[in-house]
Amino acid sequence: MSVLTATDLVVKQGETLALDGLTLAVNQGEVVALIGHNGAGKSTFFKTVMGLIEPRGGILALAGETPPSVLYKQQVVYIPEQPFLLPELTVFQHFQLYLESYNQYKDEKVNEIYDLANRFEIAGELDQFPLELSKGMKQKAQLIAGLIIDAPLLLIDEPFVGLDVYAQQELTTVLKEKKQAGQAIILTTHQFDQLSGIMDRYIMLHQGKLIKEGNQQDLGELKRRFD
Ligand SMILES: Nc1ncnc2c1ncn2[C@@H]1O[C@H](COP(=O)(O)OP(=O)(O)OP(=O)(O)O)[C@@H](O)[C@H]1O
Repeated sequence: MSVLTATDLVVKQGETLALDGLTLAVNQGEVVALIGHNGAGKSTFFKTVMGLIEPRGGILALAGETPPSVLYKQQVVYIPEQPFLLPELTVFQHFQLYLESYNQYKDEKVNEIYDLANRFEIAGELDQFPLELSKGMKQKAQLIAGLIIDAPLLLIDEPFVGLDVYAQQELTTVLKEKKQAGQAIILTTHQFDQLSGIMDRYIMLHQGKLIKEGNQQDLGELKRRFD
């Protein structure tokens, strides 16, 4: 079943046609890697799906909702590459804030926070403020803030960059669990090794257009092109 459908999306960034008639659909439980060179339109696509940029044309639908409704925004969670943390909130308070903004703050979620914090080895930092954290710890905090949200679609920008090898492996395992639970995941990455076994499909963008799609078997070719 399709979670996200984008039909003929046209998006301008300044004078640039950043998405040029992009059509794609992502199914429940599907993991899609969005790839392409710098400036291809990946971030623009994420921002448009998040409802942060209004398309000039085309149609977006997410789990039956269309933007800009509040219900639409609750169908998608975004984990940016650069952590966006508020200096006045502790790590734990960030998780609370995320959950509250999706109306999902309840007791079992607190257990999930502790579980993920243990798995990503930041359980000891839950009461610390962003300024007290290393770069990797900030990234883990941002990751967990997104991973604790139950939404039909998860968008992640370069999830593996900056994480230690252990955390990269743990993230692959968590994404596998999310996929099995039916969440659709779109991620940008150049670290294709980490996607082995979980990626269903890749979509290659160039100048805002979809120019190529492929599956797990094409990973070898992709690695040669990007490594
Ligand atoms: N705020 C902006 N103002 C004007 N043009 C922009 C803006 N943001 C992006 N663009 C342009 O839109 C196009 C798509 O950019 P986008 O950031 O979506 O690419 P990307 O694939 O995410 O690139 P990268 O891999 O470098 O992050 C590029 O030509 C870029 O120069």
